[in-house]
Amino acid sequence: MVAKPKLYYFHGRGRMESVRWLLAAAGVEFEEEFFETREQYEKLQKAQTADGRLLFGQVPLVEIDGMALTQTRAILSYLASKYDLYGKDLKERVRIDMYTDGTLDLMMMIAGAPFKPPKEKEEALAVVVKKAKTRYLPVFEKILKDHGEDFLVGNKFSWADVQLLEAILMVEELDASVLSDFPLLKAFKTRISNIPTIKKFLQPGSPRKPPPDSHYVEVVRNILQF
Ligand SMILES: N[C@@H](CCC(=O)N[C@@H](CS)C(=O)NCC(=O)O)C(=O)O
Repeated sequence: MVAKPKLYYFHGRGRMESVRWLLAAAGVEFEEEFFETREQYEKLQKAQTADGRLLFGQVPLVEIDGMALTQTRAILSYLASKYDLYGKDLKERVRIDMYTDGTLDLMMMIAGAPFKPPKEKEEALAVVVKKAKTRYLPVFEKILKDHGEDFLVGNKFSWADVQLLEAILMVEELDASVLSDFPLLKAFKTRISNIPTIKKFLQPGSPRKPPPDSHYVEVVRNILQF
């Protein structure tokens, strides 16, 4: 039996959440080990860094196919290739890269905000919502309008679709009306949410993680010591 991929990270979204989304979209079950204490994290660091597997000493770490993968984008592009969610040729692939780099930038702005002091956090989140409305969502609305297809690239479900839905839902947690001026993205959201693997991931009890709360922020701060 092939071993399930194993994910090592904190018990929250952070940089690992897109990996969870992509595996779930591909219909792949995975295991997770969560760091709750500095000791646990140091133990993994020592074990993995000693044999050179924890490149740069950072997480996310994903064990899959006999490899220890780090660097979020590298992990995601490996999974997208492996599970045929990465376009049919180089030109589709580079479009998927551009779209997913954009949505990852947007999501990282949201993920970083809870670690700021309260006033700065509110300001940062207001900036994110504004950027989502003026920079990111109009681009994706136009892409869907211009080609008139159901999916972002090549008229086929890809990593770009998975990550755009993840980003849309994250921004909606900050402003529920964010899609009001984007009718094609609204339809896109419904369509992608109804793909069976995604639908399952959106159900309660799935490995999808909730927005960060103060406990999560404290655990991460304590482990990473900042
Ligand atoms: N470019 C890396 C950045 C990874 C990163 O900064 N990970 C953080 C946790 S989210 C970490 O391990 N920090 C500890 C450190 O840098 O020593 C990626 O995208 O995976």
